[in-house]
Amino acid sequence: MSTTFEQLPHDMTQFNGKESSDSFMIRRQHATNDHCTLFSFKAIILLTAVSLSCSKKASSVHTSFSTFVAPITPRSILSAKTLVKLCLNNEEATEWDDEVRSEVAHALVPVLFPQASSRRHSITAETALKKLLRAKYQRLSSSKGYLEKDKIESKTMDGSGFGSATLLLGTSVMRLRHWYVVATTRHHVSPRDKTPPIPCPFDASILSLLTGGSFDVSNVIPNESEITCSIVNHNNHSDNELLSFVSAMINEHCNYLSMNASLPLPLEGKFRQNPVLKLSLLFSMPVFLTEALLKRYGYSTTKDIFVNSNAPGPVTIRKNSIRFPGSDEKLGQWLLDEDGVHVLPLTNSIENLPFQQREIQEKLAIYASADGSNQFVIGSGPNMGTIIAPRGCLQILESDADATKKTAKKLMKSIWSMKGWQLGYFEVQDAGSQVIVHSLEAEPGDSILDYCAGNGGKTFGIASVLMERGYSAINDDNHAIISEIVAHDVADQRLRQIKGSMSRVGFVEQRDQRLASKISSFYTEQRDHGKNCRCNIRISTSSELESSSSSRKFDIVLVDAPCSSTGVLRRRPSQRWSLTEKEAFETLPELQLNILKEAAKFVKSGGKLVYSTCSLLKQENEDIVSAFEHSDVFQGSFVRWNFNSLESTVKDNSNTTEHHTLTIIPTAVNDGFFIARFKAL
Ligand SMILES: C[S@@+](CC[C@H](N)C(=O)[O-])C[C@H]1O[C@@H](n2cnc3c(N)ncnc32)[C@H](O)[C@@H]1O
Repeated sequence: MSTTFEQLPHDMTQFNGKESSDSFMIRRQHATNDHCTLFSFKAIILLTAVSLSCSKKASSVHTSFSTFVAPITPRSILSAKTLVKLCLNNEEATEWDDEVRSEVAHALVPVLFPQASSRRHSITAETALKKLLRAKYQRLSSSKGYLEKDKIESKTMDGSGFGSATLLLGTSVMRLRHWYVVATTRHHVSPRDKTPPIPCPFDASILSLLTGGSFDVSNVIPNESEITCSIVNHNNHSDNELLSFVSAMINEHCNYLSMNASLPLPLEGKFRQNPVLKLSLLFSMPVFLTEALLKRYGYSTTKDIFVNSNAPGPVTIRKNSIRFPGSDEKLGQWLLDEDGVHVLPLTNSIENLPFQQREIQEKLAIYASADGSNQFVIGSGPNMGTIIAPRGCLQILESDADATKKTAKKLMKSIWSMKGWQLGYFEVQDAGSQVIVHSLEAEPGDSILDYCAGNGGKTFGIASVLMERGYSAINDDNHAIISEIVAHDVADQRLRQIKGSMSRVGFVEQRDQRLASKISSFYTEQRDHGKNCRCNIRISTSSELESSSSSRKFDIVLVDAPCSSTGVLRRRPSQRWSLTEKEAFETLPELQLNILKEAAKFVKSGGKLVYSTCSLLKQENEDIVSAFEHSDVFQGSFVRWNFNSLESTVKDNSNTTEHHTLTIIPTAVNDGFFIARFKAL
């Protein structure tokens, strides 16, 4: 008997339930695969036991279970709470009531460390777990680092960040896969058992520990230096130590899953034939998401997307020409000299393309800026691609064989402590996000509304492009070029963040009595020989923008809409499980269409409107574009604005039909995004 597709819940929150089977008679009749060990057997006992003990229905078996469990002190219960909090996804751990936590503690000690039962009170759950892990993963746990929560994007540059990113990816991401291992293993263990698989109440980190023995990871143990792990907001050394081990283990799983996507699971028959289930289980993705992406991209590209979504992403930076007017190469040299960090301009190659079509190079098109000088996207089809080399885009090398000891030491530092960042020479920004900035094709002197400015990632990118090109655009008839950007967002907190970055990025506050007191206005300028190139940024709340809407129109409006983040899942590990079907297919699309229609009224005649997301879902991308194009706002007022396509590599012209939308697929070098462009009549 095995788990069927129908038994796999669409709503993955069910996996956190506390259901259980009626029996916990476990006999290991035959192994699920050659890699099963005693460790996994213990894990299964524990999981079953805890599932049972967490269930109200479990009272009948609880007596026999209790005989197996050593009494524990309040101190160890408390410790177990800490353990659970640390090891489990926070949201879930907080939902657990005390009873469940103490059951976990009860279960952990004797099952994982049976000798403890003869030395009552002498060992806590943490100690048991630590000892177990130490024995198994000692080699991997030697170094540690620290990570601030929510900064995965920027932290993956260094050893600690890489390990931590993987830890977070692992803990949040692999839930479905681990559940499946446990469930199917249990079924193979007890084939005559008629009960459904046990939805396991543990999060992946515990499951990783517990199912570790199910995998043969001996060939995929990463370098010790990559396993430097850290704990978020936790100063207790021993807890850090514990999570180092957890991280090491999860790291193995992640590397294994992302780099070596073969199937060590007992996927048979129905499973193997069902692509939705197969990809969902293999890559631990919600079923509704897998279904939607398969429909849009097909099997091969969806699989590539998932491989990249499960591995830590690269650390990409954007040169800030306001603070660093030199070339990309000069910035690279400066960062090497001053920060000891190797960066290289981003260059992607056809070999890296995540498409089935990668073999058929003649079908590739290159999308570029109007003058062809800045080539940024290479596509396998008319409107789908990945990034090649936008100007100003550099990537920090993760491992550098030539690094001196000094460099290696500096690499362990946080990106925020780099001199280059503190001086505002660069910003951390994914290549795809940079392409969105370039796709506006902003000209010095333009007025631009960044309607969903967030914390200013694109606002500052636009300013950098305008200032880089502005000074050289000044001619004899024109001694001053002034560009203006209005950064708007509904979230005041985000706007405050933009304000906080202004000075580092190179802007000074403008004190102008004529401006309303609440409006924050900043400027940067370059003056030379009577010429003046200037860029103003005004920060505007909704009410301020609304009050000027009748008179104020812009050359360009960017709508970088709130979305499901399905193109950047590796940067937000918990996103795949917190995103609901309703949100992805109803709530967000409705919001996105409303925002786009609302923002469109700020485009001046002849101006441009660009819609972008970091989603890969058709419902948030092409469907929004289509709904917008059928709306009254579009009809008679806007037309599509196609991307410029260079045809240098294209032999089959039929495939390069110009398009006004572009989907950027996540790869090893960039995240996933969508862009649509319109022009006002
Ligand atoms: C994808 S984020 C923007 C990221 C930002 N452009 C950047 O590059 O860093 C989407 C933003 O839209 C904002 N938002 C949500 N609803 C909005 C609305 N109705 N109008 C304007 N902004 C909105 C959110 O507060 C959020 O900051």
